[in-house]
Amino acid sequence: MSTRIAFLKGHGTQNDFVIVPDPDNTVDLPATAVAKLCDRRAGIGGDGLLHVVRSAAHPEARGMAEEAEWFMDYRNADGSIAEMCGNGVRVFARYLQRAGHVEEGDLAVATRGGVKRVHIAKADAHGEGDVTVAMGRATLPAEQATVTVGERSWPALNVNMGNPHAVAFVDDLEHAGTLYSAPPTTPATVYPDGVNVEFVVDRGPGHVAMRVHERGSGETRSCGTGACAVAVAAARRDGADPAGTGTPVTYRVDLPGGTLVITEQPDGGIEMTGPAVIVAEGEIASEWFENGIG
Ligand SMILES: N[C@@H](CCC[C@H](N)C(=O)O)C(=O)O
Repeated sequence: MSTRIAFLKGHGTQNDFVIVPDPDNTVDLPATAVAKLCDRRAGIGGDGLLHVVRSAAHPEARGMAEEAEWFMDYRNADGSIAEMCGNGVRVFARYLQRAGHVEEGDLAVATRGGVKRVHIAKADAHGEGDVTVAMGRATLPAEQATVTVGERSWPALNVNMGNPHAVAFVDDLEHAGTLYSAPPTTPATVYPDGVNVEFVVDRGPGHVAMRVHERGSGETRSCGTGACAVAVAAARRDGADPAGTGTPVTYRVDLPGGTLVITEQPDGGIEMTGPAVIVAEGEIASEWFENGIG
């Protein structure tokens, strides 16, 4: 018998996702299936996949079920698993709202990086509203790396937002090159599980622009955790210390796909605000899905 698998397509600042609603965790999604769905020519296409599962139904999220009903089982485009996806959480929340599982306002989402508090703003006259996520605190591991593109190298700040980031301040975003492949970071021991690499330029006070090469997805048009890492790196470089002054520090981060606003609170908590859009929904043909790569 042919079963159909429901999917949606969404994006947050053009970081795009295939969304697979699966409350009871019955859809088998090995890495090969995820890569097939995220393929932009032979599949639906996306930088990643959001598997929407009730926390109680997923072995990795059962412990969070009392705090957060829904678990974002996030996968990169190559099928690999990542701890956290900032744009993904906003799109995940938008999906839950659109599907009637939650209302505008506050909710909690379970992720591999812990429970995230999310606020869905009231929609404006055009039916649009931003989503804000309390992303937690950044950690800055002591070991630093160097990022290289062609003849150029930069020291990179090691920032962990649940997932690893190497943030390099450059003179020109063009210096990042094509980003068709991951820019090498050395020594290799700093990021044993791979890394997301951000290239950053200044645009003005409290305002930066970036490009990113994401682990498991390649160059994307936005990365929420990357924007948070960049804001933290810029604040440290600029000597802005919310903990010391008791004043929140905000950076506007421009990405190829849009703008995110990142605020670091005096307690170290980082808040990310940006759009989240559902663009399509449909059904996956089960013959295609089940018949291997093709
Ligand atoms: N695009 C995401 C980050 C997704 C995970 C990343 N590729 C990794 O492997 O850590 C975001 O918006 O944060």
